[in-house]
Amino acid sequence: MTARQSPVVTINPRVAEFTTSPTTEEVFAFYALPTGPLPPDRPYCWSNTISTLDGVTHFLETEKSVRQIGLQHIPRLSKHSKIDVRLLNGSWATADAVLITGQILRDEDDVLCCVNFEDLKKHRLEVLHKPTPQPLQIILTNSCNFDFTLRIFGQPGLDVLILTTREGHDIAQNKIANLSTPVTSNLQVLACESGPDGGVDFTKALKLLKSQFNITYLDISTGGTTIHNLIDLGLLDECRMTVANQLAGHVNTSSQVRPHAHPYDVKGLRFYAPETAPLVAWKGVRMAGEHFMFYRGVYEYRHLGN
Ligand SMILES: NC(=O)c1ccc[n+]([C@@H]2O[C@H](COP(=O)([O-])OP(=O)(O)OC[C@H]3O[C@@H](n4cnc5c(N)ncnc54)[C@H](O)[C@@H]3O)[C@@H](O)[C@H]2O)c1
Ligand SMILES: Nc1nc(=O)c(N)c(NC[C@H](O)[C@H](O)[C@H](O)COP(=O)(O)O)[nH]1
Repeated sequence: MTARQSPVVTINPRVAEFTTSPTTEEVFAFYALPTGPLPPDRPYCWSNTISTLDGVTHFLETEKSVRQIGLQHIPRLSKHSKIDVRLLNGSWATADAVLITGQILRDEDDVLCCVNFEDLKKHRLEVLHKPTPQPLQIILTNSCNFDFTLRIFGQPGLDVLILTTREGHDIAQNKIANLSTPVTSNLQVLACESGPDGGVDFTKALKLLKSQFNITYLDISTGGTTIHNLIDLGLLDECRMTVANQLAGHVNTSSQVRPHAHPYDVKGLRFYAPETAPLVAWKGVRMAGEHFMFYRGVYEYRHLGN
């Protein structure tokens, strides 16, 4: 029996530095879509994370966004934090959908995963031939415990999908029916089967996203919990990681544990043996100034028994 061929990621050049804002060509050279056969029954999935050098993904202080992780509050580094934002938009421009979570809506109240650069949007529509100017915004949630007046729900023309369990679907419908300010984004709620932990069954949900919503490329802009759940199931193809060189520490000023790109204290996550630990092969690296590194790698799974 021959092994199934995998998608191939080739970045040209493999190693480089951005000394000025990356051109359209430089952005899409770094985020070139894979060639070769894609997974037949689910989207091709990459994670998209910015973290401190010590892996923290949100300070959880007063600011309800991750802009301080991206060093956006430090004027002398603004040139390089703008490169981070441009690359982030470039990654979203190549995606059919972007997945975030209910937890993100609770911790980043103005989150919106939309492409805000005209050249990147043009490339999305005219070169990649995507049917919509913006990727579908998918919110993964159990409880639907967030405010339906948040920015993401007030964007006329933007497609938003709540991906939830049957129970979550009923909660969402009930909340939507009782809103005093109606949602103006194009909102749908999809009820999926639950997995053993009671949450959305990822394998089935990804199949639905491909078959019913035509999602070929999915950007997973979630926190580490969801990313590692997907790794455990072997469903994540790529790791896209921006490291902004600062050290945050494990907890915030109220001793609350900060979210981490690689959480080790989340119930249900797997531990690996040296023989089966997933590997990541870096396919491309970029630097911007002395504080930003951008990595793109592919997962090599060894725990799936194939
Ligand atoms: N820096 C970054 O790049 C970045 C990216 C994303 C999130 N964040 C931050 O990270 C934090 C969130 O990270 P995290 O690791 O706690 O979690 P996460 O983003 O993976 O979200 C966990 C939540 O997702 C939902 N969820 C997960 N699996 C589910 C399933 N199977 N079915 C239904 N719902 C499910 C639930 O609401 C759960 O509470 C937030 O503070 C956010 O602002 C940072
Ligand atoms: N800076 C940054 N680099 C990343 O690699 C990444 N994944 C995020 N993710 C955070 C979050 O998704 C975005 O910061 C907001 O969605 C942007 O929203 P604004 O354009 O600022 O309104 N942020």
